[in-house]
This record gives sequence, C-alpha cells and structure tokens, in this order.
Amino acid sequence: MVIISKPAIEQFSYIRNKQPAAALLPPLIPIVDLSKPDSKHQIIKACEEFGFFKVINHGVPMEFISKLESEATNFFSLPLCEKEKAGQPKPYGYGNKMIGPNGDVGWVEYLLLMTNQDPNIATQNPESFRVALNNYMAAVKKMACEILEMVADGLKIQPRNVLNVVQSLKANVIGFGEHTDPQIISVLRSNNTSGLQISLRDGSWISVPPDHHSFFINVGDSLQVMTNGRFKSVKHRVVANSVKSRLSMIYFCGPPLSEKIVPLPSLMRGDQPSLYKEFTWFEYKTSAYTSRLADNRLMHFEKIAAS
Ligand SMILES: O=C(O)CCC(=O)C(=O)O
Ligand SMILES: [Fe+2]
Repeated sequence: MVIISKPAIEQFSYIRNKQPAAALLPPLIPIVDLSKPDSKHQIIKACEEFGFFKVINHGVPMEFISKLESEATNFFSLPLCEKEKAGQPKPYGYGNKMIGPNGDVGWVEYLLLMTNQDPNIATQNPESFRVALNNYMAAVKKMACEILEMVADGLKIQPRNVLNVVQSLKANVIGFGEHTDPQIISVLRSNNTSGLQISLRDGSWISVPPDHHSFFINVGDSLQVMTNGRFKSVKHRVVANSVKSRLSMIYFCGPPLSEKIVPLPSLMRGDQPSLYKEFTWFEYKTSAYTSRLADNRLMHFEKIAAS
C-alpha cells in the first residue's frame, strides 16, 4: 500500500517542476468492464497497447476500500515517531522521502506491508486496521486472480504461469518519479486526486483521470518478460498535487522468490528469438535493489544487450 500525501517538504518541489507536461488531448485509457463476457480480449489488447487499463464492475466492495483508506489516512496523520514504529522499509515498513537505497527521493510517505503478516503498526486501533487490511486484500486478490486467469486464457497459457503469486500492499502519499513496477501486475487505487501519469509507447506522458470507484492495472516487468515483450510494463509516475493530498493503495502480485522468469515457449511466435535470459525473481529483486527508480532494470537480463 502506498500513500502519497500533501507536499510538506520544500526542497522536493523540483519533482513537480522538472516533469515535462503531459499531453493535453490524450488517447482514452482502456476501460475493462469485468462483468462483460468479452473482457479477456479487452484485457489482452490493453496490455499490448498500453500495459495499463482501468477496471470497472470489479466486485470489490466500496466499504472495504473506504475503510482501509480511512485507516491509512489515520496512520499517515500520526506523529512521525509513531509511524516510525512500523520499522524501516527494508523491505517492509514505513518510509518517507527516500525511495529505495540508491538516492531516489520523492514527495512521498509510504507504508509497505507483506500481506500475509500482521501489520505491526501503531494506530489507535490496530485490530481495526488489521480487519480492514484483510478484507481489502481478500477482495482485491480475488479480482487480481480473475484478471490473471483472463490473461492466461487470452494468451492460451497455463494459469499457473501467472497465478503463482506473492502479494504485498503499499500505501503512498503524493509524488513518485517515473518507473516501471517489477512485479507481474499491480492493482492501483487512489482517492479522487489527480497526479498519476503513464507513458505511452511513443514516450509521451498522459494524465490518468482519477476515479476512486475503479482500479487501475499496471503490467509489470515480469509479465513483459513472460510474454517476450508482447505486453509492455508501463512506465508511470505521480506528479505531486499541491492542493490536495493524494492517497493511493497499490496491491502488487509478484512471483515467489525462487520462481524462474523467462519468456514462455508457447508465446514465442515462429522463430522469434527470446529477448530475455532466464532469471529468478530473487535475482531480479537483488539486481533492482542496486538500481535507481527510473533505470531500465530489465537491461541486465536482455539477451541483445548482453551480447
Ligand atoms: O501512487 C500511485 O498511484 C503510484 C505509486 C507507484 O507507482 C508505486 O508505488 O509503485
Ligand atoms: Fe509503481
């Protein structure tokens, strides 16, 4: 879960200033209605063209969303010393300003939680936080699995290729530099505050209109590799909003540590070469840990780059 809050730190204002403007008349972001029979085709098309789509009729009860959002808001309004009791984000815990260990900074506060562990955080009512987290996670997991099953079905691959996932949740407040998510997919939801932008294949940026009733799905680096580049992990960023605090909750579906990530043979067309070397999620995470947020972390695993 990532929560991005109101900018509080003047020296980070450059994050806002240095962002190039997003396109004024952007193409429409694909919307997938999960209740419609053709949603799997729309998902495949959106993953190919944008690496990103919005999901409506997702089945996650609004009350679960609102409850966790309010618990997260309460957490982020605690005094710093209370928030720090969640421990440093190495990898799970509370962090602010610093994103990762390599000098990236953001106008951001975040709480990163491993989903199968009890959150060790000092809210007024930890039990209420725990219940809200579990309800939200169970409902979002169900939706994420449904989407991944449709991806598998649409690609005609075995569901286990994408469904063997470990989950984590991040709450963010405010601004975050450009990057791709390393996991298989991320399921993002924010309050009704703008800021999220995605990069199109031509390199231009478009703003994603906020919609607090819907979820947004990002294709991550792992799915890009499994599909041998047919799906593209979407570059995205969050531009700080100086008027309103933005709170987002991101559910990441990543592979287990020992899982091998490699282009799936059944997805290779004709004599298409494999673009990536085989690696484990552990190797990828280890390599990503030494990189900067905006780096192309897949570069070290590309076959062409290596030869
Ligand atoms: O807050 C957001 O909407 C996106 C944050 C994000 O991209 C991330 O935490 O990976
Ligand atoms: Fe992200």
